[in-house]
Amino acid sequence: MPGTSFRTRNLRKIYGEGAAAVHALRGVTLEIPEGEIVVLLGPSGSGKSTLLNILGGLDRATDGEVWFRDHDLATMSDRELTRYRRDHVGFVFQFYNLMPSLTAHENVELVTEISRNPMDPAEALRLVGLDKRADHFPAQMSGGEQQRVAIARALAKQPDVLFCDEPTGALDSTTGRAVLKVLQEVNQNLGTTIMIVTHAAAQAAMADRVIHFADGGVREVVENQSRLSPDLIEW
Ligand SMILES: Nc1ncnc2c1ncn2[C@@H]1O[C@H](COP(=O)(O)OP(=O)(O)OP(=O)(O)O)[C@@H](O)[C@H]1O
Repeated sequence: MPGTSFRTRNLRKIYGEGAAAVHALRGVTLEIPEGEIVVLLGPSGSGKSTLLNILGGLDRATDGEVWFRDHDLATMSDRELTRYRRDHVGFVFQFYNLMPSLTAHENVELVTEISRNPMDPAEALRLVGLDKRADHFPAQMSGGEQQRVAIARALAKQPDVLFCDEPTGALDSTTGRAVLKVLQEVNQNLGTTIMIVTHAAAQAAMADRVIHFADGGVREVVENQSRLSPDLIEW
């Protein structure tokens, strides 16, 4: 039996105060097993990114419990939260945020220099199929290739969990499929737990677990009996 990666109980997040307060999470209770691909779907503003940011230690909840394995994220000091982020999680965002003046290899290396147990940057680029592009600069690469460099950068510190917030949001569907394929291979070959926020509902077919969000809460969790290869997904 796989262990539990994340557990939340009655998680709440309120941005701002008084009349201007925004209730982004209204009591989220969830369990995410280790090693799964989890897709989060839901309307704009329903709280998906807020949840991802709290699980990833980028933000704190207002109230409720949030655990990564046996680490209580809610009571961690800022220093401990920084260490948690550094040692356990990787992020991939819609826009790749690569350093334009550095090559693909150097962009990945930047992270490995500050990691506890890094992968060789060349190996990380090989995993995303870009070993031949290591010396190219971001401007010399397509959007999909740049996103794969961003995935290599996130992977290079060997995270237990990869958080992907709209990883295909800026890509056409063919290129997006190649990016999702890389994520699926990472999950299969390295056992990394992967959480993907997306607006493309069809992408749910590649997941083990699909979390439907609405109005700051979980409306439904669906466990897929089988996962589809991203090659077969249309959006
Ligand atoms: N830093 C912030 N300050 C104030 N309000 C915020 C902040 N971040 C998010 N919100 C609000 O919290 C709610 C949830 O936002 P969140 O970004 O989590 O939703 P989402 O489901 O990820 O949306 P999208 O699909 O558009 O990215 C929204 O009403 C949003 O406006």
